[in-house]
Amino acid sequence: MAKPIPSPLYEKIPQKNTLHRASDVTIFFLLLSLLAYRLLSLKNNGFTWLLAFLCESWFTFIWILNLSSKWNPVSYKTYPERLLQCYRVDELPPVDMFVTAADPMLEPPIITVNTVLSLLAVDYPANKLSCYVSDDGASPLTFFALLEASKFAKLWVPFCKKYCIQPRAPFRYFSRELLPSHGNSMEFLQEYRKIKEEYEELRRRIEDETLKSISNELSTAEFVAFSNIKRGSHPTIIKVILENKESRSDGLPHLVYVSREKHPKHPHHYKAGAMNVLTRVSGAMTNAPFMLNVDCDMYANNPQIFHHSMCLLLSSKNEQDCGFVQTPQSFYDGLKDDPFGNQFGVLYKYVASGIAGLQGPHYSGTGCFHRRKVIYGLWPDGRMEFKGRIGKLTDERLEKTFGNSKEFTKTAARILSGLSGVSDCPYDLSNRVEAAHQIASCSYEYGANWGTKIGWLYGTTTEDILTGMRIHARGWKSTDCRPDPPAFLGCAPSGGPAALIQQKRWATGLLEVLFSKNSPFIITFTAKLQFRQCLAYMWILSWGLRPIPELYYLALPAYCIMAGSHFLPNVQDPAVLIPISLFVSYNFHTLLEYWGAGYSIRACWNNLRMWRITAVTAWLFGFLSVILKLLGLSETVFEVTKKDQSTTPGEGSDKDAGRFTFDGSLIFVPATTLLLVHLMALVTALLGLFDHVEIESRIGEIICSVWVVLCFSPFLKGLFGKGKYGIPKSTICKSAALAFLFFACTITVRK
Ligand SMILES: O=c1ccn([C@@H]2O[C@H](COP(=O)(O)OP(=O)(O)O[C@H]3O[C@H](CO)[C@@H](O)[C@H](O)[C@H]3O)[C@@H](O)[C@H]2O)c(=O)[nH]1
Ligand SMILES: [Mn+2]
Repeated sequence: MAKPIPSPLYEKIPQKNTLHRASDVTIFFLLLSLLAYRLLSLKNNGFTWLLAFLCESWFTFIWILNLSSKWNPVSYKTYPERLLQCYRVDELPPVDMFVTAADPMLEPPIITVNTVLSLLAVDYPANKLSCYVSDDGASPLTFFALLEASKFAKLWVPFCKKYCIQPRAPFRYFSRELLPSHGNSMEFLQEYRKIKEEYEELRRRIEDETLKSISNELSTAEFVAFSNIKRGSHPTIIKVILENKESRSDGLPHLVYVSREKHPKHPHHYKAGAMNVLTRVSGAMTNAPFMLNVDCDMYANNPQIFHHSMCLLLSSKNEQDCGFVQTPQSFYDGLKDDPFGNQFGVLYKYVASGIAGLQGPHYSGTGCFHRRKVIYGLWPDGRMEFKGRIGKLTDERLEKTFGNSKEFTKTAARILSGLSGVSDCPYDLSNRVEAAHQIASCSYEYGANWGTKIGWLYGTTTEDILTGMRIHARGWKSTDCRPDPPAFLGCAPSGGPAALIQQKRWATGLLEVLFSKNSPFIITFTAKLQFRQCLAYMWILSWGLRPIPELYYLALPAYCIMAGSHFLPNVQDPAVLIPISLFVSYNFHTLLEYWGAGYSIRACWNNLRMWRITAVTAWLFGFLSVILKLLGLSETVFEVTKKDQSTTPGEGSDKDAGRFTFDGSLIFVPATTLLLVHLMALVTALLGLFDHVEIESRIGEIICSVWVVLCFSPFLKGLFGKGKYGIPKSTICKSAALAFLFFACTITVRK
């Protein structure tokens, strides 16, 4: 038994934020004043006034969500050194680790290999860990890479532990200058050089010789399963790559490769489907009570992360306070000044810390420790998501819920009744492969509750948000864990197309949740989602709706200039001070936030600008794809984000790395059109075409229009850029046609 806990394993520390609250509230009141002013003067003004009022009402609504989410920030401090005073090493609970990979072209196997190696080498007893890699690409390349990596792991893991090195993803470790630590003893240096060479050899084998060696190896016994298969149609492949047969704590964790069965007639539900298969396969094989899941590019950067999260999972007096532990998504090799606005440092510092003070952080799909029983649908009070309570689960009920594998339902029953592990320990993993095959088949879930009530939930491309929200809806809380150094680091998409495709998928998935029966407002009434947590979910789900008001509002200044109308008070009217102070204080507030999070002014500007660009490109397309889905015209798909392979030092510092890139996708059309419309408006204003009023009377609109052009400056550069840095001619033609149409319509209105 664990010893009594002498001092707490973690502390929850409220953070002071008086200044931020004051500035948030000031902006809120300015927004209200603006709305009041618009309402009072609605009669004397036309349609543009009403449109501005509607958009600003929406922005105020978003501000309320933002305000509520950020109001009570907390942080958690964990004390891993105390954990080992309370638990003997052999008392620490087992953890099953999941890595998902889908496409060896977009996700180079060397990246997955590094993630796996970093997990195998964490500071935690190896006999308590099992690593399961799901390969939705059914690629012999990925399997080959893992096989090679397992050989290298036999050198790498002992080396990491002997010299306490970090980070434990070799590509990161070897890309650093060798620090003069460990006294740089001869012994260390010799080992260092040898292992570095071995890693280089591994990388070469995986990157260069892959195709050649694979085709030779396909005939060997290990690879037979991969010959003549198609990616979207193949039987299950499960291979135990490493097995810690003697259950040695200083050995290597189990490593299992899983490629679930695919058939064109069976929906596979993308990542959520893969996670459910991993959950079942690991249930049948090792059945750890805790599960960690990471994306294939998210390596464990802090080898102590398991200790940190156990401080939270094991010590909560009340388990309900910690249904899962989420670490922030952070990224390696972040480009200088965050040109694509996707490092999210500021969101984590303010919004996520605030949500941590409510019911707890959203589940963000990676870097998260789950309790297996929570994933199996347990409520904190012992009820189940399906009819029944634990203790009264009949075999028939279990089969209806978890599917008809006796081996699996037995292990699920153990987990639900608080026992852990598989019953007949020590066990032989290879013996369990047969049962695992059955539960990884594509027809296994028919008639069971996977994806609807238990496991990772289906019906959205942001399965993380939906799954986490259903957990909160059962009354569980979640905890935020931010050790130093950061727990996991991944790779943020760079370039225009990859960054926007990711955002499009998010917007799509978030709207799918918003428009489903799991909409947060519904489950606040029908289940235990707390009201302010519901607002925090609305804050993120609203991303998908934002393009509509944003697009109108961004187009308004240009429309007003061309149509000779107004959406801002006249400069002589004292009320003009309201929008001016709003504009100034909002930008100043944002600047303070970025500055407080350690970002530069340039990064702040890049983010402000990228939010506008994302809204009218990616989010707009996300919105459209959900409309098409609701009309029954098309299905939404999970498009995998391309991961850059900067596995050799220095690649990230390319001077063009931060430049916006384009391709022929339609996603670039709306933003290009918007830019052209503004350029036209500014030209008409400057030349005084069709206009007999002085320029001063619409100076507000002109300034706004210039601001929009500045926000879309990557597109302005793109008009003249070459190659991938230029907007393709066809996109420019389509946009120009739309811009002229807009122009023609405005002119007609004017007449
Ligand atoms: O059919 C699929 C598609 C994707 N994946 C995996 O899902 C993960 C996330 O995919 P990625 O393309 O990297 O998407 P991101 O936008 O970077 O992912 C973020 O957003 C997703 C939801 O949209 C979450 O699932 C992720 O955890 C979160 O990091 C990767 O490991 C993929 O290999 C699969 O296993 N099967
Ligand atoms: Mn990713």
